[in-house]
Amino acid sequence: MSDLPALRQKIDSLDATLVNILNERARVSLDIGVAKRKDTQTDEKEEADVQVFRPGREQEIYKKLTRLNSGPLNDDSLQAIFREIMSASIALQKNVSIAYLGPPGTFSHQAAYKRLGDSVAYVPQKQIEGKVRAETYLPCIAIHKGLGQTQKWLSAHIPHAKRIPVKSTAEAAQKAALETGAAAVCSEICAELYGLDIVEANIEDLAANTTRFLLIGAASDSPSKDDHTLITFTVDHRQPGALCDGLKVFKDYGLNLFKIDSRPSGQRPWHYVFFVECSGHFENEDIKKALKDLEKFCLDIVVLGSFPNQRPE
Ligand SMILES: C=C(O[C@@H]1C=C(C(=O)O)C=C[C@H]1O)C(=O)O
Repeated sequence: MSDLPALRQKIDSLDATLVNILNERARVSLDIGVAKRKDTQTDEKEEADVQVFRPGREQEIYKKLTRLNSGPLNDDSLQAIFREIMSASIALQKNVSIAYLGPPGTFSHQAAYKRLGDSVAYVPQKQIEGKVRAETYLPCIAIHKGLGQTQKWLSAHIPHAKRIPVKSTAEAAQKAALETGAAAVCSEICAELYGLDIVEANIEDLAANTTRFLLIGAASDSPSKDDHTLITFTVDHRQPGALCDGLKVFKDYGLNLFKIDSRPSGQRPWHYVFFVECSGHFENEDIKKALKDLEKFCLDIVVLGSFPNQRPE
């Protein structure tokens, strides 16, 4: 007779221990939820401002897990398990819902799910204003990014395919599933979700292509050792060198710039808002001082928020 029954008994007893420990952890997490409310809530701030999801803390936990892990579980498996433990813990602290560009299966849905796990609610939105534009072709359907990033393959293999405008790769998959002879440029998850066969995989022009998604909430996480901050500002365009003067402030305070972008301000034609992503947290002294200096050159400044740096080293 094999050892199977005895081994199963061992697993059952370990599971019972795990359930107890997980609930002990959950109780501490509930206390943390109470502490966060105490720290956040003032007269002006309300329940909506209580930020339970703390990416900086989670990053610390993932790092600690990797240090503690001596196997046989691999780091990815352990992280996936803890993703769900922390997801459950967030849901205990507060009802969290994440809005994403629908339909289900879009990359923004996948990105949010990867960060926040199964225990929070995901709410598809028909449109994310100003952020999504699309153009696609039949029998190939895809969002413009999907098409733009697979142009070489599409031109080489289906140059005559008509392209039909849609807002997301998930919508492309949804439509392709309803249309005989149609195909979509989409993720494997969408193929599964909408019952499509994968005709060709890895058709992107650049394998290293990545898209960054931002999780936007009412409050920022507290400072970690390695944060980035997003700031928008407008300068007086009639003043030669105003942008240059503004950007020099970041240099003066040793704040590295990772991205600078401009968008029409919407106030008047040819007037732009600059978006800057710099190192540091807005609660840090150097950023506070930099912002004070920046005021000299700007018509207005908005700090959008700070977040722990997630870029791979
Ligand atoms: C428990 C906390 O809240 C959330 C849940 C976490 C967890 O379960 O470990 C970690 C960070 C937060 O996203 C916390 O802030 O410590």
